[in-house]
Amino acid sequence: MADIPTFDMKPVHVPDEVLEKLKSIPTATVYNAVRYFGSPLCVCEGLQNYTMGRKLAARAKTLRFLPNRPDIMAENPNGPESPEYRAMGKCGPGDVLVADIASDVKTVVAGDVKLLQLKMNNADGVVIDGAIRDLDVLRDEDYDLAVYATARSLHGGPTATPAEEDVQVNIGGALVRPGDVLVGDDDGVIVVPSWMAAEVADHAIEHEEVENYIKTKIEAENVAPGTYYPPQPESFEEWRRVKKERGL
Ligand SMILES: O=C([O-])CC(=O)C(=O)O
Ligand SMILES: [Mg+2]
Repeated sequence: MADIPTFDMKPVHVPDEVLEKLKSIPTATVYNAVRYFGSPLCVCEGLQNYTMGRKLAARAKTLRFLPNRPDIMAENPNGPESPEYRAMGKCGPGDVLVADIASDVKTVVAGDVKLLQLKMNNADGVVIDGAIRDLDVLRDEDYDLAVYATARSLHGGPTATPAEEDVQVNIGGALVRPGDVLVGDDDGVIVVPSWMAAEVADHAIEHEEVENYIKTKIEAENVAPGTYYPPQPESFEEWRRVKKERGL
């Protein structure tokens, strides 16, 4: 663990270059790095990619629903100032709406009409611990959003109220704080704390390179993967040497 930096753990703005790095490798490799750096409860359990093949690495703008009750409904009337639209209004390129509805699937978080705001803002997508509807419309009308959710559903909004934006939320058992990075592919979606994102990206990219390097060795030498996997420090040293020799 000698190469784990000491983080001061304050939230930071994650730049687009780091998002691009995180998108360039499998999410499983990023997950290993986040776990290695000390945040193992980072998996948004139960969520899947409803836009198969589409990767995500974007900064979280958060929204929390709460169970309906007359007082909370009165405090959060529908309309452009509702927390859901305030949260979506903060999303632009490189951002993702992250909605916590406590896995309730009897209320959808949004469909094609509400999500028009994300489309108009060129946001990257939506991550929902709960249900979404109108996915066919999103596809047919080319919304160009990554969609990760627990379920598709027909339900409208009978059980929960969009009550708070820009707060910390629980998405499938993982903490998401505003500005954290949601990283996903068809394997699933994880949370990278903003303050470790840059280091996680570099660490995971080198890991992915070493894995690709040992795959070439396994095939060339016709040996069982266990010969080189999981990669040992010697493989990292060898890869760094090879990279230098090849001028990479
Ligand atoms: O009615 C809802 O809650 C969501 C919906 O269908 C839409 O945004 O199009
Ligand atoms: Mg609709």
